[in-house]
Amino acid sequence: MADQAFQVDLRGVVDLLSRHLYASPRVYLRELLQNAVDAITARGGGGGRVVIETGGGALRVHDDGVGLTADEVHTLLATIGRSSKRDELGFARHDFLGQFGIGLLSGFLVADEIEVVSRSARGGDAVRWTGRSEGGYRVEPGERDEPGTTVTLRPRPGSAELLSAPVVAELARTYGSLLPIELVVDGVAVTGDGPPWRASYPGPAARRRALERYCEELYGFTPFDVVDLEVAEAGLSGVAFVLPEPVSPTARAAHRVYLKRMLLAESVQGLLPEWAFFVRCVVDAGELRPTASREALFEDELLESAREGLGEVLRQWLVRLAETDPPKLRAFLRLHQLGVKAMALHDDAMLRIVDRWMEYETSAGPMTLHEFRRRHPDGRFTGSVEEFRRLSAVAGAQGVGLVNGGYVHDTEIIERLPDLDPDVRLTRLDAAELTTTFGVLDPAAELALRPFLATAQRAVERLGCEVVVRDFDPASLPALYLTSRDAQFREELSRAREEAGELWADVLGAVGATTGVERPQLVLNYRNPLTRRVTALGADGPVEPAVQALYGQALLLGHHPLRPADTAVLNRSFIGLLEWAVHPPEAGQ
Ligand SMILES: Nc1ncnc2c1ncn2[C@@H]1O[C@H](COP(=O)(O)OP(=O)(O)OP(=O)(O)O)[C@@H](O)[C@H]1O
Repeated sequence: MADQAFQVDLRGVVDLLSRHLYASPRVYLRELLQNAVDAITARGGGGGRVVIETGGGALRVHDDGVGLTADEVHTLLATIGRSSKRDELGFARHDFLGQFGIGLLSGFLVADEIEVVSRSARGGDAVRWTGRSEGGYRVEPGERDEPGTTVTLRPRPGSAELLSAPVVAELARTYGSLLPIELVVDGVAVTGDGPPWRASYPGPAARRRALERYCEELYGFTPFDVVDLEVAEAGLSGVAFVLPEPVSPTARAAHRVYLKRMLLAESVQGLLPEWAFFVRCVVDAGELRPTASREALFEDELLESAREGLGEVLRQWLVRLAETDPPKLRAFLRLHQLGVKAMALHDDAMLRIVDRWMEYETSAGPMTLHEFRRRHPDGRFTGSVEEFRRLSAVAGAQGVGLVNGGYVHDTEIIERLPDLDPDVRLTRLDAAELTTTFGVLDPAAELALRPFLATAQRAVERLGCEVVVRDFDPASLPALYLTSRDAQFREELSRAREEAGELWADVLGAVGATTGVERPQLVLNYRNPLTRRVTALGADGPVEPAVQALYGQALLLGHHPLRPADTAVLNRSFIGLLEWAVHPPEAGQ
C-alpha cells in the first residue's frame, strides 16, 4: 500500500499558531514585511522597495524582490513548514529573516484568503496563488509586468481594525523603521536614516544629544551615559543607555532587539549578563537567531558569546570612566553600586574599581577600601552592619581599624581583596578580641564605689539598664552601652564576676540580684579619667545628671536608637549639669 500524506486542517494549525506561538495577531504585518525584505535580499543588487497600501477593503504588500516561479509557488506556498531559506541542517541561511516556513500562514490570523501574485526575476510568467484558511489553494496565471510579489489580504469580519490605515502605519513603523530598504505605507515613507547609532552627525556632541533624545523617546528617561555596543561575531551593534536612577537588581532588564534591522521585540530578555541591570539597550544583530515566534532570541552558543561580548564592552566603559572621569564614576557607583559589587565578585577589574572608588564605613570615618588597607594593613571587618555600629567606636578607640562589611556582597568583596593585593589581608573581627581587656577593679576600689553605684543605678533605673564599673581599653571611651544581644561582652563580664570569687559575692550581690537575664548594661570605664572623677563625686555631687550624660553618650556612640525616654533623660541631664556648672551648691549647705 502506498504511503499516505497527512491531511492537515489548516484552520487547526492557524488556531495553534495564534494561541501558542504568536503573542498577538499584529504579527501578521511583520511576517509579510519580512518575506518581502527576504525576497529583496534574495534578488540582490541592493536597494529595494516595499509599498504597503490599505483601503478598498484590502491590504496590499508589494515588493520588487526575487519573486516566485509557478513551480516555486506550488512547492513553497502549498507546503506548511517548507522554507526556501534554510539549508539542509535546518539553519536559517545567513541573509534571511525567515526560516520556518510558517510566516505566510499568519495572514490567516486576520484574513480567510491570502492572494499572492508574483513574477520571478529568473524568468517565466506571472502567477497567482490563492490560499484559503480552510486549506485549499488555487494556482492560475497572474498579471504582473515587473519581477516581484504582491500579497493581498482581505480582513475577515472582526479584523478590519487590524488592517486599517492607522494600525498598519503604526505596525510598519514599529517593525520596519530601521530597515535598509525603502518602505512606504499609503504614500508615506517609513524608513529613514537607519539605526540612529549608525547615522552620521556633525560631531560627537551632536551625536550624543541625538542618542539621548532617541532614549528619551523610546524609554522616557535621559540616560546617565550612552555606551556604544559592538560585538563583531554576532554582527551586533547598538547602544546601551545607562539608567539615571537605581533599579532593583532583580528586575529583569529587557532590551529592544532588531535582527537584520527588523524589530524582533521591544523587551527581549537574556541579551546581557545578569549583572548589567543598570542599562537599557537597543541593538541590531545580524547573526543571532530568533525563536519561531520571532519574539525572543534563540538561546544558543552565539547568543551566549554575544552576551559575554556585551558584558565586556560595559566593563571596559567602567574601567575607562575610572581612568578619565572619576567624579562621574563616583556618581555612577552611588546609583548602581549593587550591580558593580555583584560584578566585583567575579571580576578583578571591577574589584579594583570597588576597591579604589567605593566608599565604605570604617571606624575612622568613610573611606575607600584601598585607603583603609593602606592605613590598617591588618584591619578587621564585620560581617553585619549591626556589629559594625556596635563595635566601631570601641575598635577605633583601641586602634583596631574596622570596616563595615555588612551590606550585600561586602564580606565576599573584602575576602576577595587578597586577589588584588596578596600581602594585605583584612580579617573578620572576633568580638572577643575587644573584650579581653575588660578588667574588674580591685576589691578596695569596688567597695569604695558602692555608694556611687547605688546612686548611679537609681539615675538610670527607669531606663531599664544596669550600671557596672569596669576597667578597660580604650581609656578614651568613658562608657559603653551593651544590649542583651552583646552576649560575648556579657559573658565576659559575668566571668569576671565569677573569677573574683568569694570576696566579691557580697560586693556584687546587689547588682547580681537586679540583673534580669536580659538587661542592657551601662559599663562605665574606670580607666577613663573623666569617668573616674564622676565615680569619685560625693553624695552631694551631680552624680545623677553625670551618669545620665554618660548613658546618653554611650547610646550615641554605639549607634543605638534613642527612645523618647532616653531623649528626655539626655535633656534632663544636660540641664542638670548646666545648673551645676552655673550654681554649684556650696559645700555644707
Ligand atoms: N514576498 C515574497 N516574495 C518571494 N517569495 C516569497 C514571498 N513570500 C513568501 N515567499 C516564499 O514562500 C516561502 C514560505 O514563506 P513563509 O513566510 O511561510 O516562510 P519563511 O519566510 O521561509 O519562514 P518563516 O516562517 O520564518 O517566515 C518562503 O520561503 C519564500 O520562498
